[in-house]
Amino acid sequence: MKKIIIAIDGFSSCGKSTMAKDLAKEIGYIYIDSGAMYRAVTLYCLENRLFNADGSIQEEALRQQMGQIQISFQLNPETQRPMTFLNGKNVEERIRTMEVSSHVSPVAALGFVREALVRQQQEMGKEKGIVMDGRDIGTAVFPDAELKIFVTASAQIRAQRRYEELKAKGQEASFDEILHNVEERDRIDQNRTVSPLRKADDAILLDNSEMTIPEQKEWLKEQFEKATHASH
Ligand SMILES: Nc1ncnc2c1ncn2[C@@H]1O[C@H](COP(=O)(O)OP(=O)(O)OP(=O)(O)O)[C@@H](O)[C@H]1O
Ligand SMILES: Nc1ccn([C@@H]2O[C@H](COP(=O)(O)O)[C@@H](O)[C@H]2O)c(=O)n1
Repeated sequence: MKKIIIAIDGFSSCGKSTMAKDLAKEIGYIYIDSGAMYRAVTLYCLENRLFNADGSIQEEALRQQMGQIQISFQLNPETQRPMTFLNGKNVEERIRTMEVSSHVSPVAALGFVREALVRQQQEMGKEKGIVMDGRDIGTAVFPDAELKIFVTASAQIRAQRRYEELKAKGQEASFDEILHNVEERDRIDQNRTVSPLRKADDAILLDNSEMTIPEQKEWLKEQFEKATHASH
């Protein structure tokens, strides 16, 4: 069967990567978490002191160093989940911290950062057979994707899900801090000049506030089957 491109966009922490990963595994597609790439660049900035004391970014220094930032993915052989590597180091855990979450959206608003990462994402999808999740996949990275989904859920529900995830991992977390971070990232992502977060006109909207993980997985599989039938 001819392979397609599946673009899953939406608000932060709404379950995009959970559903994208599950579907990719089931249908034998590559899964790419584009947010992990923006997080890896942010971690690089934190580790290389490219944030000023007031939280602003040393843009010129980052622009010059972009060529030195190599991001790649490898499957964890035990979990079969993708792990993110930054310049050869496994940073999967570190890019998920609140410190990275609270610095990532301003980094992702920089045009030269987006240009570099979008180029790599398009290269990853050139053979199709890919599920990619993010904020601009259906609008900017793959505007011709055969299947586009836009996911949302209430901010309270999204923060609660993230809070429970961090608690289960044994990480210190405050519900209010997570809620603030989710809302703040949505605000910056929707209002930036370059590729702001928005639903593509031809994307299917999914509000999964009242859905379980198995229900949304089933729903996405149905959309995939419809899209693959339609493209033959
Ligand atoms: N329908 C659901 N019901 C309950 N919990 C869910 C549901 N979907 C996902 N989750 C949980 O919500 C949390 C956030 O999910 P996930 O990481 O997939 O979101 P995301 O949209 O990819 O987030 P981000 O934008 O930060 O990358 C995870 O702990 C996940 O297990
Ligand atoms: N295509 C994308 C993906 C992500 N971002 C930015 O990165 C942040 C982290 O992404 P998560 O999916 O891990 O939450 C996100 O808040 C965006 O600022 C992006 O701009 N474009």
